[in-house]
Amino acid sequence: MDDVASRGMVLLGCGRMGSAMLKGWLDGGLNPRAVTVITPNPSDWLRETGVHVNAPLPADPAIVLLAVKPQKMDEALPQLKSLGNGNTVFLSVAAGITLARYEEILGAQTPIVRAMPNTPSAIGRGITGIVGNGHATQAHMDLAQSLLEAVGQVVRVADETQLRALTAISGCGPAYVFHLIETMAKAGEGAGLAPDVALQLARATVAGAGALAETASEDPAQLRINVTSPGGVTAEALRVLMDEETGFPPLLERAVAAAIKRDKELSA
Ligand SMILES: NC(=O)C1=CN([C@@H]2O[C@H](COP(=O)(O)OP(=O)(O)OC[C@H]3O[C@@H](n4cnc5c(N)ncnc54)[C@H](OP(=O)(O)O)[C@@H]3O)[C@@H](O)[C@H]2O)C=CC1
Ligand SMILES: O=C(O)[C@@H]1CCC=N1
Repeated sequence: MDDVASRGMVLLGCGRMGSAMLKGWLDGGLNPRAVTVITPNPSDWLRETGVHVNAPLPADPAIVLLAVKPQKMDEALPQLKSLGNGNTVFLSVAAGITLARYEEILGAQTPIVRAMPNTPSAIGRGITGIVGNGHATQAHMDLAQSLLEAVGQVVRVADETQLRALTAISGCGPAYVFHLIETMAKAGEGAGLAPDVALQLARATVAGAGALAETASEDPAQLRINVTSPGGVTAEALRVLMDEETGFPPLLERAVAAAIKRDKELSA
């Protein structure tokens, strides 16, 4: 992090993901004057942080975070080409865009790390997968990891195929869980609960079960069994949800396959 403080950091794009990560770093003590953000419509929050916004680039920043939408990368990235082929590590959170594509735009000698975070990063509870290209040294990977650890856990994956699978699980995963909350609340309403009570129950249940799954010594399967009294109520619900033809297992498999298919399309 001393390197980032002295050489600087650049953020390309500062929407949901970029600002969640920047907030984590600033909260962790990063000097805002070490940060230059390039983004077309800076938010009030961003302007008030004290970072340089749409200012000239530092000559040799330690790191550049790429946090624009994948569809915008071809248009936005070439302006940073002068920082390629050097000792600036490019850390991208964009889904789908491959290390090879970054090398094409920035130069084949550029150190590049692809990362896939998720939105709980905004509260320091994210999980991010990373993979580097051939020019990302151990020191570059360590720098990327320590920056990402400011917003949650980090796992290193072996290659980009693994990152694609990770994207479909933990990158997109918060959306699956939020939809579970929505649908539980809806089902509660359907069963006669007031909408606000149904939502309160669904939200607290998912949050509480998540915290229990994270801290308990038992695995999730055992935690499920702990809820399921023999011959009781949960068993009947699980008979529906765990059905091998129509329950969660085939449904989630289809959802993950659809996410992977789209990730492949974005990298084509
Ligand atoms: N949201 C998520 O859960 C996750 C997202 N990601 C990845 O993070 C990346 C960003 O996603 P997210 O933060 O959700 O998207 P957002 O749209 O919130 O953020 C993208 C930002 O990039 C800005 N931008 C657009 N064009 C340019 C440009 N030419 N130069 C600089 N900045 C530009 C946008 O500005 P404006 O809005 O004004 O156009 C916006 O502020 C994506 O690549 C996505 O794949 C990864 C993991 C999880
Ligand atoms: O939906 C997307 O494409 C991004 C990647 C993972 C989460 N959001």
